[in-house]
Amino acid sequence: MSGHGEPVPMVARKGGRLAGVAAIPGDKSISHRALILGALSVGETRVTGLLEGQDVLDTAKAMRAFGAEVERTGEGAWRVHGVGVGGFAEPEQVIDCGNSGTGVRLIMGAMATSPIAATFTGDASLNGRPMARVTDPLALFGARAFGRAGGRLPMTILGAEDPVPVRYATPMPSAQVKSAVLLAGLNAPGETVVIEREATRDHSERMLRGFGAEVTTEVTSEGRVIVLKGQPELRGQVVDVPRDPSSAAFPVCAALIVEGSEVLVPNIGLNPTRAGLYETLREMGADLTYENPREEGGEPVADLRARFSPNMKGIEVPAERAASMIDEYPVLSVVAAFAEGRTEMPGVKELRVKESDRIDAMAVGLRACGVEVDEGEDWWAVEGRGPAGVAGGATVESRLDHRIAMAFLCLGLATEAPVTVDDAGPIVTSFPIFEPLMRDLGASLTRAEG
Ligand SMILES: O=C(O)C1=C[C@@H](OP(=O)(O)O)[C@@H](O)[C@H](O)C1
Ligand SMILES: C=C(OP(=O)(O)O)C(=O)O
Repeated sequence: MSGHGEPVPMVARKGGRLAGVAAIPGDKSISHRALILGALSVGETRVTGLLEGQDVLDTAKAMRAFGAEVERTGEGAWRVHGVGVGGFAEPEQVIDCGNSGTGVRLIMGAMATSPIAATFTGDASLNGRPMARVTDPLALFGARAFGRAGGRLPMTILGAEDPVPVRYATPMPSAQVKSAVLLAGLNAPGETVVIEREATRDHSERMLRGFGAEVTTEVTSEGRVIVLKGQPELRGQVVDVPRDPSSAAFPVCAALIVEGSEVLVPNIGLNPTRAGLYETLREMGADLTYENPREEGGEPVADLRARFSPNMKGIEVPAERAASMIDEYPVLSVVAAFAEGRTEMPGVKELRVKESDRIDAMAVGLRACGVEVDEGEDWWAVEGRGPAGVAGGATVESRLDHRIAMAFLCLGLATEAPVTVDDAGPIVTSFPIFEPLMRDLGASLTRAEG
């Protein structure tokens, strides 16, 4: 959906401190999975706290197209009546996943072992992203993919008539690839095995277990070996979606760089496969505390309190931490610009195939704002300006990428001159209330003339 409308230029400027409590919407990764597993279950799934961002709304629409009943019953409250494993109907229309890599890749997995065809498309960003990473393993189940050159959308998947189980080692750290294989494995007989060298977010494994599938994870010398027993009967569940740590990153990071700020962000999931940013910020010397740490729905949760931190230092972010903070590098690079010394970010090749090439998008925009950035194919580094501060004063491109838009809007709250983002429209994909939430904290965000 994003990118289909008129651009929404937005200006961020230095104002007063940021202060208050930020109620973050539901986790995007968990929201997609709740709808998809609800659709693959027998009976009713009730979801509360669902992220009502465009990415997730596109997945809800897709689940209807495959035959599930999906209904909104209140704010963040949804009801899914599933068709059961193997029960997907053939969609009558093209499935438009908008801007969402997670949506399209997980849904391709979920339908690839049913004897149906489906054609997928997306916006200009999604149609430029690589799909062979999922269609290669799905071919092992017996599914066939017909897309554009380079394995791009639009693409038709012909599901396997007679699926076989698969053993697959993911060639890149990707929860989307892992999840596509596990979802395909649901309708294959026998055991489907995914091996990942580095741990990626484990929401699919956790939720599959919650819906009644047998899924085991063992750490071996090969890495994490995840085994799913095929053809389970999944049963509808009650899912309370935790708040999204990737969205929380924006008010937290803004508070660290805007003078005098103190922001409380309650109830944030700190699943270790997602919390790498917060560990990194603390290592940089951020005044960031975890209050009231507890367990909720089997996940570690805490309230985050972030205060203005003028004495942060650049660090080398361990490459093995990359998967646990992969979506947070854009906003980390903004914080790094205000720290003293260089922040090195190795092992992040995956950033080049997100909604945009995030290393390039951030490097170009940061340089325009007076920050030095070095980059290689799978690493980048930001020279922090420390007490010298960051000039700003540029118009930067968001490139159909919500995280780039939000990262630069946070930057502009602390630069000497305002920062303009050419199109803040994509923010609706993951954080539809970003603008009012940041304004309530005191941020000066204004819509500019196009
Ligand atoms: O599985 C998921 O929900 C996601 C996995 C990550 O992508 P990759 O699996 O491509 O790394 C992440 O960037 C994306 O925002 C959400
Ligand atoms: C990479 C992201 O999402 P997706 O891959 O689902 O488009 C993101 O939200 O930062």
